[in-house]
Amino acid sequence: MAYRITLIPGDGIGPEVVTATQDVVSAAGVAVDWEIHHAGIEVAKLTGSPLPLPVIDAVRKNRIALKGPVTTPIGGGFRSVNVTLRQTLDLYANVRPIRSLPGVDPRFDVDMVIVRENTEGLYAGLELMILPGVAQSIKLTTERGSTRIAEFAFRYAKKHGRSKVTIVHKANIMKISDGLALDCARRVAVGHPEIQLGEMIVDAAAMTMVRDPNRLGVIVTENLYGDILSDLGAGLVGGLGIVPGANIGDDAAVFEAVHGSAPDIAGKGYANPTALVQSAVMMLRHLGEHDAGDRIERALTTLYRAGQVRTRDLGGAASTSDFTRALCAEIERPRAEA
Ligand SMILES: NC(=O)c1ccc[n+]([C@@H]2O[C@H](COP(=O)([O-])OP(=O)(O)OC[C@H]3O[C@@H](n4cnc5c(N)ncnc54)[C@H](O)[C@@H]3O)[C@@H](O)[C@H]2O)c1
Ligand SMILES: CC(C)[C@H](C(=O)O)[C@@H](O)C(=O)O
Repeated sequence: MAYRITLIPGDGIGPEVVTATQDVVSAAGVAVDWEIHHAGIEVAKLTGSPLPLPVIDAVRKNRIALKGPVTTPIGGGFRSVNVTLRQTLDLYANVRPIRSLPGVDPRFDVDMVIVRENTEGLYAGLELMILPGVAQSIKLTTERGSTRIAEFAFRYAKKHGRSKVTIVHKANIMKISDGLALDCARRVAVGHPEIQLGEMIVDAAAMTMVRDPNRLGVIVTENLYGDILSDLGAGLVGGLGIVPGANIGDDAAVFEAVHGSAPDIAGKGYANPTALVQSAVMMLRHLGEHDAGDRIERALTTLYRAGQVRTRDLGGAASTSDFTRALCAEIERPRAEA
């Protein structure tokens, strides 16, 4: 029976990498009935909302979605579709594995994970101009939010055979808000004595990610630090075309790449679909489709190791569709040869 999965193509390069990813999932032999819903600026022009209720309802109903990036206006305009979706559906854990692919940027050999709190912090949307010329953003940190994200990170580490969790914070300066998050994470750590515990201030964590990333294991951190560190991580492993992500809650999960809509290359046909393909691998494993996930991952590794088919972000000349065709052929090869 086919899985029913909500598909949000997004905008910019979104539809390009989404189509590629659908092809890859199909090449891996997983039947999906994609329920397509649109969100973003074009939808706002038509309906008055960039994230109409039927989109949220569809994710709630199917409990699983694959999402392309959605452009967020800067300094004004509508509230981010991404943040609204994460908060409305309480997708509190944003999981971003940062892993090197063979032959891509040999300066680093990275295998670490960022678990980012996805609903609170400075993303709470509590901003105001308190006086002309004086703006205030409130960082919201709760005991509940800090405890559940730490619990998620420790359980994730155990489930994925990772031996260390590092709590990343700035409790030397934000003594109350980050102090609360740190206390909660320390309390959670006591219940997981088999996992080694690390603590690091966020600026030092940024430096450590560049010098010795694997030392950090699984980072657990608040929303904005996780946002910034995951792009830093992408920089270590070849760029935003590579790194996948999952937004996970108790009732639904939305899988999307770390990257945005990349307006500078949108419509040109050479976006790298690897990040969304790897997000789909996370999605397939979430669904229990481990064989299909493993086959896609093995094919990606083979393709990258061979090094002949690379998109432009990685110095190659392959278009999105060249890359996707080669990846699908590699996924299907073992079956054809068997
Ligand atoms: N999850 C999301 O929907 C999401 C995530 C991040 C940013 N955004 C939004 O996307 C818009 C553009 O943001 P930005 O330009 O800061 O970041 P971006 O990630 O879109 O692009 C940054 C750089 O990385 C490159 N890049 C990104 N993805 C790539 C890919 N798959 N293949 C090849 N190159 C790739 C782009 O060409 C660009 O040079 C903004 O409106 C931002 O809010 C959305
Ligand atoms: C687009 C934006 C709202 C988003 C964020 O800040 O969380 C993005 O940077 C991300 O990391 O998914």
